[in-house]
Amino acid sequence: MFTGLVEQIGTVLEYKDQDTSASGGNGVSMTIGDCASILTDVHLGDSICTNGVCLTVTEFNEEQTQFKVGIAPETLRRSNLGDLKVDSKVNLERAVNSEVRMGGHVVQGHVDTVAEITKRVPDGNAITFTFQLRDKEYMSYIVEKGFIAIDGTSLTVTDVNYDTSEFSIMMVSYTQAKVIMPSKKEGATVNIEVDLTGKLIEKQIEINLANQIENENSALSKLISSIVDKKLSQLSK
Ligand SMILES: Cc1cc2nc3c(=O)[nH]c(=O)nc-3n(C[C@H](O)[C@H](O)[C@H](O)CO)c2cc1C
Ligand SMILES: Nc1c(NC[C@H](O)[C@H](O)[C@H](O)CO)[nH]c(=O)[nH]c1=O
Repeated sequence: MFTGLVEQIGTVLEYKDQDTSASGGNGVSMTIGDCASILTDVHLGDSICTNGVCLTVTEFNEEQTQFKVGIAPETLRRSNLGDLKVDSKVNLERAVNSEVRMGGHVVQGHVDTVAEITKRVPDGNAITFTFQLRDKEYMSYIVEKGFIAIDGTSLTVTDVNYDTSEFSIMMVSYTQAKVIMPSKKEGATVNIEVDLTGKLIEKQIEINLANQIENENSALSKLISSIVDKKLSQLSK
């Protein structure tokens, strides 16, 4: 679990499409450097949120300045990690420990989909970014003033347009200096994780409604019966 407060911007040192070493797992792997500050207490198997994607450390060097991760096919389908190249910058955050303040929101590191930057407009010392989702169905979990993780950065949604599947955020100057988004232009893509709360509520309502319809003594079944009875008695008059 993460907070969406990016700790460090790292640099991709190596990107291999087929890494046959033990730490590469015979698949895609990536080595990230410029991140000694977050590797002081690193262990193999640790989770590091990289541009919003929870990844597992499979190797790190003795000096603890760089780490390697494997990238699974599902991750490549869901996120834009496949577009990274040597020298690409990435947002990094270690998993939370018991001493972390929850300054952002609960970020799982499970990217849902990608979005394209459709507008980037300066607003005083802030920048307003507007995005369009690739998979429109995730719009139902995006609400004004709600949380969203974009490339792993916890941000507040400032505007939503359900007709065009677009939403906006405002980035203050402090954040601009700490994350990679200001370096991205219109047309570039970002990784999106919608807030888990909306998904959980939707699923609970779905399960509850299905259970109530199955049970003829439930409040919902009784309500439907009483409406149908009323209509039938009106029609029979
Ligand atoms: C604890 C944890 C560790 C993960 N480690 C990896 C990993 O090393 N490589 C990977 O491709 N996906 C990994 N994933 C899945 C990855 O975050 C997910 O496929 C993307 O976020 C897309 O939803 C991990 C997920 C969790 C929860
Ligand atoms: N919620 C917003 C933030 N939050 C802070 C950033 O998440 C943080 O500065 C960054 O992750 C670096 O640690 N910042 C904004 O600019 N706008 C928001 O709505």
